[in-house]
Amino acid sequence: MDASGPGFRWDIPARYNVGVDVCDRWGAAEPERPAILEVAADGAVATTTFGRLRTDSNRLAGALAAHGVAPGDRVAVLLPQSAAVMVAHAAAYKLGAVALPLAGLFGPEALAYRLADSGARACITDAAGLAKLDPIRGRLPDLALLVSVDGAAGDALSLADLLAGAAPDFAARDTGPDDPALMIYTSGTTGQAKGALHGHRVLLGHMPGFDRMHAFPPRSGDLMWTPSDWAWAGGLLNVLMPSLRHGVPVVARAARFEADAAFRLIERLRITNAFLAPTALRMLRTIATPRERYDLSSLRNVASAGEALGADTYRWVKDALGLSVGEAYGQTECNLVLSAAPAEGVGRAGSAGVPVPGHRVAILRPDGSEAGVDEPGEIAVARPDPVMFLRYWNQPEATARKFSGDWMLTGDQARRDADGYVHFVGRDDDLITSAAYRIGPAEIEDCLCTHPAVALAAAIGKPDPLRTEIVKAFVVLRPGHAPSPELADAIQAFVRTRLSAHEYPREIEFRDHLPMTTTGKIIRRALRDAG
Ligand SMILES: CC(=O)SCCNC(=O)CCNC(=O)[C@H](O)C(C)(C)COP(=O)(O)OP(=O)(O)OC[C@H]1O[C@@H](n2cnc3c(N)ncnc32)[C@H](O)[C@@H]1OP(=O)(O)O
Repeated sequence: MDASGPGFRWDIPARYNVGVDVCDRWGAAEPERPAILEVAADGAVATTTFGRLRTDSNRLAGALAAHGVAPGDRVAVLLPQSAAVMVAHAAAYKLGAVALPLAGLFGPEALAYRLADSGARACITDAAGLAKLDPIRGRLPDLALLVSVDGAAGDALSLADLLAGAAPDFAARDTGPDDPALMIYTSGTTGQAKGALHGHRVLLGHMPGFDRMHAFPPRSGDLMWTPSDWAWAGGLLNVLMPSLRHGVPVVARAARFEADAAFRLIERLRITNAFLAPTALRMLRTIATPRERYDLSSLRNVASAGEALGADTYRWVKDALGLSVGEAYGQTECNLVLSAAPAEGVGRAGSAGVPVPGHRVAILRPDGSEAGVDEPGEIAVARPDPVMFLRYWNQPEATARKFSGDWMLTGDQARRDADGYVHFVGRDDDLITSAAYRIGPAEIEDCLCTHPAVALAAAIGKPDPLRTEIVKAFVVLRPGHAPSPELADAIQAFVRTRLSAHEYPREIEFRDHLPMTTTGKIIRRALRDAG
């Protein structure tokens, strides 16, 4: 499927800095233009303008440089949705450093692994982040600089003080489109999460898919929102940065997702465009006739990605909200390569869409040939592609395994119908998809096995009507420990607080032993089948 289409041509400049592109064009042309609308817990809204994003990111870039952060260094960003996230990212990009977004749901173990593996030199965070970093600092010898949005604490410097003491101008590094800019950790079927390293061009590679799924070009009064953490590719690259590049403001809200609050937010702020993962849309469905209860007339488009939406929810959005979902597909390594285009009437219930112009996507058989109509195969994307990652951080073999010739293999199984629409079939490996999060079982199993009562553990995805799958763990206890609901709760809490609130096993089954291969590997497939 070559969707480059007649007349499509990528326009990737020879020199390009994504931080300058996102903040400075509008920051110079229309400094008072609203960029980020931050909604506090009490509902108050604080607006950050493009002019402020531009000067604050300049100030922070200068301050980071003065504290020894150099081009190529990794700068972690551990913050809830807020203007500071974009300031931190843009500062890193302008400096020629690599921004490393970290999700707020991560516990100390997940953070320790990612910060150590990346050798992050600085972390911009808040008081909650500092509390998680405190017990793991000893394992992070490279982490020399902490900056907190909540003021100085311990050896962490105050972001406000740094900004106040730095110049509003900064000569951004003259980067090329392939120079590293951003690294997002993503889980695989084996081992720990891998850092997918992207060049500055990654944002330009997103633009065609973004425009299609959100029914852009923008209109006057557009306002964008997603509940997805901006630390994920979905929040950062499907929403935040492309919206700002278009000069469209984005709502920042850190509160937990809940249907009534979500509808009230749309009504109050007159949100026009939302990116809602399929699980979020299924949670909204708990309110059957929302247009009778809320004024949702501002909402002109809903986009969705990260897991299969399903025909039922697609139809519910059509009936209940009067909109066709702009469904899309991509991976952190190569995002937004398939999408629907609601504005053009391109979309089909239960399909992730068609290839986005500029990306060559195929459904491949195991022998590498292209599958026929309705024949399942693996989704693959041809390189070069501006949206494609550069490599996995420090993992040349894993990078090599991700490709077969010029095809980047996704591991996702799908079929293409006679009209070219791609329908997701699933995965044939152990990767878990839960609430649009891609979850590797190994990280969970490693964490489970550090619990004093656990001898052996296996994690699988169990089909779930709301979250696509939930994490289920099978646990063999050490001698002296007996299965009980209390122990199951304690083990769940252990993973939730240490590893991550989105990766903990929502179900635990105690077993006397687990199915193993002769070489001692757990056969997760057998556990999945037994479910
Ligand atoms: C290529 C791509 O990247 S595309 C898409 C990428 N993926 C995403 O963007 C992920 C999208 N998913 C989500 O944003 C969420 O899962 C939602 C909105 C669908 C549903 O949210 P929730 O059900 O509240 O929680 P979520 O699954 O994120 O988090 C797990 C736990 O963290 C906790 N939690 C979540 N948000 C918060 C918060 N803001 N504050 C405190 N705790 C929180 C919850 O307690 C939840 O645990 P529980 O259900 O046992 O109580």
